[in-house]
Amino acid sequence: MGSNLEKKPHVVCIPAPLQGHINPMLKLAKILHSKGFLITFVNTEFNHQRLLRSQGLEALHGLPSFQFETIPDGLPPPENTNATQDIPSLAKSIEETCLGPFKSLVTRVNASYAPVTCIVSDLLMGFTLAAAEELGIPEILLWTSGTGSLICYNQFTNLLEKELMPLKDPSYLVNGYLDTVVDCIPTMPGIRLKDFPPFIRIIYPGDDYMVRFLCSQVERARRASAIIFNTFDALEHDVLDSLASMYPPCYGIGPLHLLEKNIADESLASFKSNLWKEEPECLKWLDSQAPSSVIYVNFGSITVMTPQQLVEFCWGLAKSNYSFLWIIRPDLVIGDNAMLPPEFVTETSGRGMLVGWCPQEEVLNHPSIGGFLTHSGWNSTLESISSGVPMICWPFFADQQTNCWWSCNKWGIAMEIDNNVKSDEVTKLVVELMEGEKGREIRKNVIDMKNKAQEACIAPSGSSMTNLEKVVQLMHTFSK
Ligand SMILES: O=c1ccn([C@@H]2O[C@H](COP(=O)(O)OP(=O)(O)O[C@H]3O[C@H](CO)[C@@H](O)[C@H](O)[C@H]3O)[C@@H](O)[C@H]2O)c(=O)[nH]1
Repeated sequence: MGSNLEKKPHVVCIPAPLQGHINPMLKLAKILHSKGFLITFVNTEFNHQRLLRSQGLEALHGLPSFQFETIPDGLPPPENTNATQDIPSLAKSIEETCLGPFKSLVTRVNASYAPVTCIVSDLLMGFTLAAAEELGIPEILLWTSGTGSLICYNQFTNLLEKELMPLKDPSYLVNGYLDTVVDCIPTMPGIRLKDFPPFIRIIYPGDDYMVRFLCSQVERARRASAIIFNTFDALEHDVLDSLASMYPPCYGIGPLHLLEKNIADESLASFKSNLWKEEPECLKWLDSQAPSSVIYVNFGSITVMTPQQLVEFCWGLAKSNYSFLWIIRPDLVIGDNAMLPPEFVTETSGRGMLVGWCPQEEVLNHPSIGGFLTHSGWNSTLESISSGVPMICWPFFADQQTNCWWSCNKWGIAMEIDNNVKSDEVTKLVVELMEGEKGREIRKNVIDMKNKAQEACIAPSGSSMTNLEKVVQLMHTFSK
């Protein structure tokens, strides 16, 4: 390597090996690169291969100042190589097998590329803290969700100690018990048990692996030098303040996809992170639609549904009479490939566009999009806010219930669909969102929020820009 590069501080970035985690970490890595850091970006071998298939060689060939590396995830090769891996198995395997390969990798790039001055790791990859401590390298964590969900994970032990969980038997899932308001959660008065990440709805002993995994991750996070959040102060400053008393310094430097747009250097533009091949023709179809007339439906990279739920969504959309763009991932429906009712396809032909994966940021920014039916993944929530698009939420798992609660109850930018989805309710909410009084109110709120997100990312004084500078300064102190 040229001596100029060797003098630069060198950051190793490692996301959790999931779409919704790789996206924000890659954006953060590009932003740090634009601030003068050398980057080593670490994917799992499995995702590296998927990226090569979906994006081509260009996406990962790297630059002298930005290189891609891999470690194994420890799992046997799956049957379906184009689908999200089973989350509990992945979490367990990472926890049990990745420390050794990660330490060897950092040691190798430290010697062969440039001295590593900082590790930036996903908070869910807590094993990296042990590597950082052993190698004497400071570590900063990235939390890829909203601050509220971190508070909720942090309160899991409290819920168990108060004996609000585990559930006494499966009937507690449906007998109204989950509507119990939990009044001891900082900054979240009124939150109900059903708004917590559902991992905590333990019924049988032995169901608690994810709870133990998450409790240990949030506990270990205290050992980091700082925590970066993909959020902005105007959205979540109260929770960020409350986290500051429990954790190392917390910085909201989002939305990262807006900050990424400030990067002038085009050389990183070909580095992409979509694990599925995008179908950009849907943008052309959107061009042919009237402004704010289309419902966009996308449940992210992990949500799955039953064939019956698929049918309820189909008829709900059909009966609304609105045009829709629906992204149906090949692995969205449990069991065989998604089978759409042929009558639904006939009934909606000309006003329904179905594709397998899309360039979501561009879709949400398209003027024809009038609303977003989402699973409330954090990236989707932030991308929708940044485009001023109001939402209907059908949360599936993890932080999504909490994100949905914030969107509907605190920010007033969304409406929730019952988990036991019925087509009539889908129709009612779509019509309300597109033309009703409540729809107008949440559209106004989300546009206000969009303006605040943009202000946060304006240089030099937007809150996220200021926080980014603080993180960059902190990282520079590591290399002295
Ligand atoms: O057709 C698609 C679908 C998705 N995306 C992108 O993929 C990401 C999806 O992320 P997210 O909306 O957060 O959903 P998940 O893929 O489900 O993300 C996981 O990771 C998130 C961040 O921690 C969590 O909030 C979610 O609950 C968790 O499921 C976003 O950036 C989207 O723009 C596309 O580009 N095209």
